[in-house]
Amino acid sequence: MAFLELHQIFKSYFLGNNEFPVLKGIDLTFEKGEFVSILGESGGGKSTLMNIVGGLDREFNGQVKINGELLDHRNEKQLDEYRRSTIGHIYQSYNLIPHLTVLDNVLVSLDMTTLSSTEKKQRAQQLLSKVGLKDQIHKYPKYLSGGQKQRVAIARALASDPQIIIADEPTGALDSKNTQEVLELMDEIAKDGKLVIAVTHSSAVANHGTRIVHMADGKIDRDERLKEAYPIPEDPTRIQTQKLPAHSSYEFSFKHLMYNFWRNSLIMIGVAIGLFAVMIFSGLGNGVNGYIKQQVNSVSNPQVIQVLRNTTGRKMNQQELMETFQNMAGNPQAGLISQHQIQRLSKVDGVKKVEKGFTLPTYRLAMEGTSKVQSGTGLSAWNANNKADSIKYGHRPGKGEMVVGKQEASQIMGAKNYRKVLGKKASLTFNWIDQKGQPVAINIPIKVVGLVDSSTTGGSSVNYQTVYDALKDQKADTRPNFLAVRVRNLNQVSTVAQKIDNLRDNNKRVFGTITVGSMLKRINRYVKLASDILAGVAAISLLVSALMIIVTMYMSVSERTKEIGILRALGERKVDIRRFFTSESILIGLFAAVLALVITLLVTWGINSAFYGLIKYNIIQLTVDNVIFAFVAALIISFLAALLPARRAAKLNPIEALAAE
Ligand SMILES: Nc1ncnc2c1ncn2[C@@H]1O[C@H](COP(=O)(O)OP(=O)(O)OP(=O)(O)O)[C@@H](O)[C@H]1O
Repeated sequence: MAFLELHQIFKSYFLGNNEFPVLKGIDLTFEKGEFVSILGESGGGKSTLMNIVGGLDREFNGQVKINGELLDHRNEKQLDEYRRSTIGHIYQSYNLIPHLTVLDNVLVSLDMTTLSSTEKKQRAQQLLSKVGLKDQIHKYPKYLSGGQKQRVAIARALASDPQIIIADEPTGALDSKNTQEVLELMDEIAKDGKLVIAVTHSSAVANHGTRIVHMADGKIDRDERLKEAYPIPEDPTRIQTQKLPAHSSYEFSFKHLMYNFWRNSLIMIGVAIGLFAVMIFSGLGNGVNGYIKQQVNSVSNPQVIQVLRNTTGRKMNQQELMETFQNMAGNPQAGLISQHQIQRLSKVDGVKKVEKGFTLPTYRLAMEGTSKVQSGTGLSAWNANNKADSIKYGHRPGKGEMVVGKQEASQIMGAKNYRKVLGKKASLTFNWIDQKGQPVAINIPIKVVGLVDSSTTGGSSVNYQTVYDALKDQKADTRPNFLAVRVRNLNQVSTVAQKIDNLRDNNKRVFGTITVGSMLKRINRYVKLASDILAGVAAISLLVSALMIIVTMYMSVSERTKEIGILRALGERKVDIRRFFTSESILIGLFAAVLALVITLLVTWGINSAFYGLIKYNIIQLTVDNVIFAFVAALIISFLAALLPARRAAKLNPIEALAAE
């Protein structure tokens, strides 16, 4: 039984329906220790035969047997395994992988063995020393001469200790000195007990071997033994091969990524910009929401519900209520609240205290000692909802006192002297109604005791009791038109507000409520809308990034077609090839995400420090969720973007891929 047997090998190529037979029944047997040269006219089918022997071609008729065992050439997995463990290839054009060093080129084959990583490295170094390249192991192939490249290729072909070495015109591109050296190396391989099959046109090569097989018209027409096959030495322990481990794929992709660092870094920057936009906009959205909440909470008490008369009887939305509140300045009587209604309200579960209040209509403030008269709207009684910290200068209004907004103070005293309004006396006048609904002018002597930062509050406030007493003295209706309801527990606020909203008289709702929460909800809806739109813009840029990755990966597949062929010939599976591309893309996504995070942190720091002085708040608030989202998005996008190109790479026919320029 011969080591390698070919029985009745037939192979045709088809162009449309036309059949072109190339191999017309080849029968050959080979033994270990032989150095066989295949000669024949150009186009005679030598390479076609070698592709069959080398496990690259699955479309033929006939049998290939190794050690008497039939090779199932329809079974892709078995062929992958056969190429990995049994075949080593040497090509005319060397076919080294350009982005790997000499050492790594040899290690690519060793990656599919069960040796430890130190053993792999040792073996690669040993083989490279044997072919005389000890000092070149860290060079890239482009810096080697033709002869040196071919010697690296020989070292790689021997790396996983295959029993058959197929050499297709191994000296075709070499000068006579290098040809001689390569032939001697091949001779040694045969002496080591391997089967060397060399396709050649050169009689020098052919005469160097132990046997010449000549092909003509798709058949063997001469089989000449020049000398005895070399004796097979005691078989040393064979190296075991295995499928390429996943981590080797990742390392390989990483090396390719680094080799093309500048090109890849441009893509990374592109993707990073998209991710940066996503993160910074989300952070800004959080910050603006937080800032508004802080601002609203600093002037309004979140545990207080503002209650107004529901003038429509039906459920009023927040917008309508705010409008009612603002209209109250023109017609305060419309919203007067009776004692009976207040009592009903006090009985609502969770209500701790009901404080009466007034929102005054248009008023006039005549400053004592000057002819200055200030008109305004929206003056209300100081109540539980007002926070003491909103007063920037002075104190909250006691009896006969009021606080004014900074803006109003500037109008009265001039922008530079607004603080001088403190301590000034004035006469406050406005129109109200009496018990019979007739208009009555109210006049209250008042002293300004505080200044409120009006950019963050409704503005001026007056002491409740003072207004009440004045209304009573001047025989006006003393019913309040506004209530501040303090709730027992902060977390009950919205339930209590709902209950108040639901109080009815003759099936008509009596009250409308405004809470800090509901106000914030409304504002935050707009902020969210704005930040969603920005995030949408960012998502578009991410989409562009994904397209960029797809295009680059497709280009990469075209550029690396030959490399894919080389790797398949070494025994790598389709899944390994696919993994190279997806993992490279994922690495790009991951690096882009890290880069985006660094940029985002820097920009966040810059913007926050720039604005902190102004608003005393970090306006960009990046959360861990935002960062996780960006990373997950980067990984998913880069993985999806690589899927199609990776699939295409994996599907390439290894023979055609090897033939690519
Ligand atoms: N994929 C293919 N499709 C169609 N025809 C092909 C294909 N590959 C090879 N052929 C044809 O098959 C024949 C044998 O080609 P092959 O490359 O095996 O010859 P060869 O003996 O190795 O030639 P050379 O010595 O010039 O390398 C040629 O006529 C070639 O044109």
